[in-house]
Amino acid sequence: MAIAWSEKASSMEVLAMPPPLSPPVILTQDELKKIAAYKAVEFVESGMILGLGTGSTAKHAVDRIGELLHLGKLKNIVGIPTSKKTQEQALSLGIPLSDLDNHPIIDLAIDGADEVDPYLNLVKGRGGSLLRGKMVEGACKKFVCIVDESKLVKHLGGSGLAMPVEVVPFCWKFTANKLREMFEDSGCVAQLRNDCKGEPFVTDNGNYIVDLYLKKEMGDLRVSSDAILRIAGVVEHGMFLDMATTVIVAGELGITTKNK
Ligand SMILES: O=C(CO)[C@H](O)[C@H](O)COP(=O)(O)O
Repeated sequence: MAIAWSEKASSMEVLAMPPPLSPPVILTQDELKKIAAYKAVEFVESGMILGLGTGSTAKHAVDRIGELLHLGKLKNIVGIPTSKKTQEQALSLGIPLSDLDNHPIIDLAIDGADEVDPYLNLVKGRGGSLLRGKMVEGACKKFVCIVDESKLVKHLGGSGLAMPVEVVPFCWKFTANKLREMFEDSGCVAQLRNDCKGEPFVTDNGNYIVDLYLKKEMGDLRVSSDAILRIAGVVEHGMFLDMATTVIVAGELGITTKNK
């Protein structure tokens, strides 16, 4: 049920409670993603340097930014894309683009997530993009994460789905084994991600992804994060700890905003 994970809210607000409709309108997951995305774009102001996220939720935000630019309601935006796919989308919409080398400080990033815990920690990267997102969102003054309510979990890994780790292709089995051994007590399975042809999935950075499946909580997230990053062969992992400044959740009951 909607928005039940508020126990750690420092500030929380139900922003848009749709009026009761008869008969009730059931929104699809994609419609909820779009609602969250449009709400986030309300934070965008002319002249901002913007981190542009990746995935089906962030895509709606990028579309909306493009639309507002064309309508003249936003001006002088510079986008910093978090993937090649988003770069292509933004270019097709005429959004001016740059990169972190030229804009090391970003005003605002808008991006989706695969999981959100009550402390606003995230899992990202199930769509295959995590390293660039972590670099861009790490350089932001404000990071607004946009999700539908299915992404809310009590603890990271709680959905039972993958915890992605980007690794160098060189001896990836060695790295995957180290990862599996590290989380052996949590019943960890470490699996190389394949593409639709059954070949190893290759990230925008030329790396592979090892997906970790955990049967139990991984314990202290900071400790786990540091330990993963110490394994030679690991490039980055999909835990975004303490990075989101706001999470916008669209659910059956409306939109909820949670701030750090
Ligand atoms: O991390 C990501 C890309 O790798 C996405 O933000 C995450 O997978 C959420 O995707 P979606 O909005 O399609 O549910």
